[in-house]
Amino acid sequence: MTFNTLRPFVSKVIEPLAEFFVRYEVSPNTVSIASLICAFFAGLSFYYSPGSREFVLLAGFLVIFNSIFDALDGVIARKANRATPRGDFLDHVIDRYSDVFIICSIFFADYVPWQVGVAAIVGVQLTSYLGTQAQALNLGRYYGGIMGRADRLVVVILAAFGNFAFSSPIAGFPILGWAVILIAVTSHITAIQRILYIWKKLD
Ligand SMILES: O=P(O)(O)OC[C@H](O)CO
Repeated sequence: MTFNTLRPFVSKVIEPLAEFFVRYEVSPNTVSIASLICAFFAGLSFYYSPGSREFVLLAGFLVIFNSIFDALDGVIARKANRATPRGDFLDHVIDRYSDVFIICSIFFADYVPWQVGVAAIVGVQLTSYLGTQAQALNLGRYYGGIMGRADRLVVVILAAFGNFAFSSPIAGFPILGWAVILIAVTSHITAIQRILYIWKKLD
């Protein structure tokens, strides 16, 4: 169910945007930092959203911008011939902090018990760690599994808009709480899928 299959469609939107940034000589690192700023403010918006419903909508849009900038930085770097190991490293570090801002703010805001939130953020970080661990073992960067970063961003965006439209709990939790529960379960499944992939490849 990975949203990576949507990449060809996404690149149709990203390519012209990237051309625009390249034309104005915006550096890929600036775009990476813009994605981090969006994630930080998305986190703040989620955190304050229980007191003011509009914040959840704002958070949803900020996560969309985080995703767009995250998709753009690599494309800009390639198009402008500015791809560097440092830029790639910065991109991954920023993605990890962005995940922390977005996921932690939702459970800090009590959409779901903190224990579930901790399970989710651990699963998310483990998933990404195993992707880079595959690379460290010379197997290439691995993005497989049912809940990679693109998937969880789509889940969070849909849940933010769903929660804005319908904020009452459903079977004990608001929609955003259910999103974190879903991510908690599926990110650990993804981590196991990646462990098995690496294990088999090392045979
Ligand atoms: O390994 P994932 O699926 O968490 O994705 C990682 C990002 O796309 C790159 O930092």
